[in-house]
Amino acid sequence: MKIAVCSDHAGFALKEEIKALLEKEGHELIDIGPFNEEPCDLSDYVYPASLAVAEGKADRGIFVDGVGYGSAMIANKIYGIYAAVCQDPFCAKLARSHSDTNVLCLGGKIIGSALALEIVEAWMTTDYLKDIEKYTNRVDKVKKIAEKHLKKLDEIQD
Ligand SMILES: O=P(O)(O)OC[C@H]1O[C@@H](O)[C@H](O)[C@@H]1O
Repeated sequence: MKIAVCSDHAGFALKEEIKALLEKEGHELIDIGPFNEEPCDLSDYVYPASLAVAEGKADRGIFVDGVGYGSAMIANKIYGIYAAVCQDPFCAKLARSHSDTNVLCLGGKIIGSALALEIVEAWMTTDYLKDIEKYTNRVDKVKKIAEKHLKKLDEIQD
């Protein structure tokens, strides 16, 4: 798969470890940055990384900040992005199988890298249960909210 990755300074070290895992597994990475641990603002990276996923340049995204919520908060403002913060592999599996998320957000300050890599593995290898109606109904309801409240990418001028 093509995976867009990004972080801020607080997630940089974990992003590098996740990149190594994904590359070893043969995934193609689009690293939006940053490329060092200088203090920075998360939105400068999560926004373009989210666009890469929303525009189909990447199949999915994995975004890392200090605790994860910051990335999810920004990413979920973009039409077509369904981002979840996961702190354990069980949550990561459900974020895929029940909710068809296309962005995984992690907190480099709150989980160790071994656990983070397990979470990434679980999220990357779990399929959406697209034949189970209760899940598709729930996901469709979320999509309807996005249709109503978020601007589609081709409606945005600037
Ligand atoms: O290092 P500073 O800038 O204080 O905090 C950065 C982190 O704190 C939280 O808001 C976010 O998780 C962000 O990554």
